[in-house]
Amino acid sequence: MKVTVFGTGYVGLVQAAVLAEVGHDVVCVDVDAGKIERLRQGILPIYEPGLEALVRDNHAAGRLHFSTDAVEGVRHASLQFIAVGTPPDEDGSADLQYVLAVAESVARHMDEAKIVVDKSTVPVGTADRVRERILGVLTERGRRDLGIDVVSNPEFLKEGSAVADCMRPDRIVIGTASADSEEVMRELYAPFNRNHEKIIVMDVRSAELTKYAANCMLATKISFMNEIANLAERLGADIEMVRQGIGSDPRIGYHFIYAGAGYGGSCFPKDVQALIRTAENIDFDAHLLKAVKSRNDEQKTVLFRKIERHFEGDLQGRTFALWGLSFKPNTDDMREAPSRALMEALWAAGARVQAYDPEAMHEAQRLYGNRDELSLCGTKEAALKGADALVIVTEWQAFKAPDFDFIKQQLKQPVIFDGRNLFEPKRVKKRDIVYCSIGR
Ligand SMILES: NC(=O)c1ccc[n+]([C@@H]2O[C@H](COP(=O)([O-])OP(=O)(O)OC[C@H]3O[C@@H](n4cnc5c(N)ncnc54)[C@H](O)[C@@H]3O)[C@@H](O)[C@H]2O)c1
Ligand SMILES: O=c1ccn([C@@H]2O[C@H](COP(=O)(O)OP(=O)(O)O[C@H]3O[C@H](CO)[C@@H](O)[C@H](O)[C@H]3O)[C@@H](O)[C@H]2O)c(=O)[nH]1
Repeated sequence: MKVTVFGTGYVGLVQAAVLAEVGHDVVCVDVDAGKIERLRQGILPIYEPGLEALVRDNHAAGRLHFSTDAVEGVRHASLQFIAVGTPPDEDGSADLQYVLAVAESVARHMDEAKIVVDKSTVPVGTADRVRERILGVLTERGRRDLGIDVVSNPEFLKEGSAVADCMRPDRIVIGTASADSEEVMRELYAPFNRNHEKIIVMDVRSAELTKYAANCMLATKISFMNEIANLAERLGADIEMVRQGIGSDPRIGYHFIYAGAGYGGSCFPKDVQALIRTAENIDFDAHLLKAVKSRNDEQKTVLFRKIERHFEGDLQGRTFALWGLSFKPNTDDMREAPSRALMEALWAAGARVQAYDPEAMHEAQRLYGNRDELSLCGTKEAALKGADALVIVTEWQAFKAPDFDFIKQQLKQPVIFDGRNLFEPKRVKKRDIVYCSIGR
């Protein structure tokens, strides 16, 4: 089938590549000309395991095309995917300007019926707004005769495993009232729906809300565990034991109950905030979601407060080795990363940071390249040299079994602050290293 995808970010590019891989003919449109030119040369804007080969092979096979030309994109297919960003507006609600700009382009250039599929994460009611915008332009053009349907098809991929998540989705949510659109979407996703039925068809508003509900539920689990971790460390209990103790109940489960330095990334913080805003707009006080957010805002300061306490408030002129800059492993994304809140707090207190991350060094350079208080180091070992302590913020595999004796040798003081509970406390303490982790 022919498909056009607007937006070549984490969602658009991965979805387009995966659709091309199963044989669909996909055109990707982006307003960022540099990105499109690099994609044509096989240079990817993001790091995502497996994506480079998928893009290169499908581009070479002629199933995946890149363009800045909206006209070409609109003409290419009757299925038009919107996968552009929906960043937080000043008041925290989702900014729909990019989504509506795509709607406008489709309406300006269409000359046959279209199904517009909203894959971006958007507030309930957005499909109606997209439809209204398109109908407005069609009216101006005197083309109200052209058929239009707006489908909601939220994306649930996780960064770091985006290709695998799209290749083997655990569900495909389709929001539509149109039997024809449903059939087209079923045909599109049939290659991903062979093992068992994964397609869940519902009304558009429920589909839009499903996306926010999923992210808010996951964020709630994390904030809940962080709250219990705070209690555990004040009560002399160990959150890791508590986690195992509750995870063994299948009604709770082991997933997404790791306490840590707080959740980051481009989705949870913005989507929890956006749903709080949606609630406010209809005069509903979303107490629980507000608590989830404020627990997380506080959790992002926990590592800094532990460091401050250990050094009795004297951080001026000290140097900290920092392992992990990305908001989670297997990505170079630093949006809302707990590492950023920590570095900024350390700098404000007069400290320096020597940081290492397996993938996010370019991103850190882009964000903080002008800061003298930051040295970006080529290896995790180099980051340790002469530092007052080691701080671990991201749970990369490469950090999980370090040479503790080497760490001790390199640091001025044998202290590790671990925001992801990577080690068994007694193993670290056995080496006479002070070990401060979360909730233990
Ligand atoms: N990143 C994730 O893990 C993830 C997962 C599920 C859902 N989502 C949601 O999907 C949406 C996209 O997220 P993302 O992380 O891929 O965003 P992104 O910022 O990585 O990419 C968005 C892309 O859209 C392009 N764009 C903007 N306006 C455009 C236009 N008018 N025409 C064509 N291209 C345009 C931008 O140049 C950019 O390349 C968001 O709503 C997000 O919440 C993201
Ligand atoms: O037990 C846990 C699990 C995760 N995290 C943190 O939570 C954040 C988000 O992690 P994750 O959900 O794995 O990353 P995302 O790529 O942001 O994916 C989320 O956001 C996407 C965008 O909406 C959705 O599509 C995904 O389903 C949803 O998991 C990261 O900072 C993690 O360190 C924890 O602190 N404890």
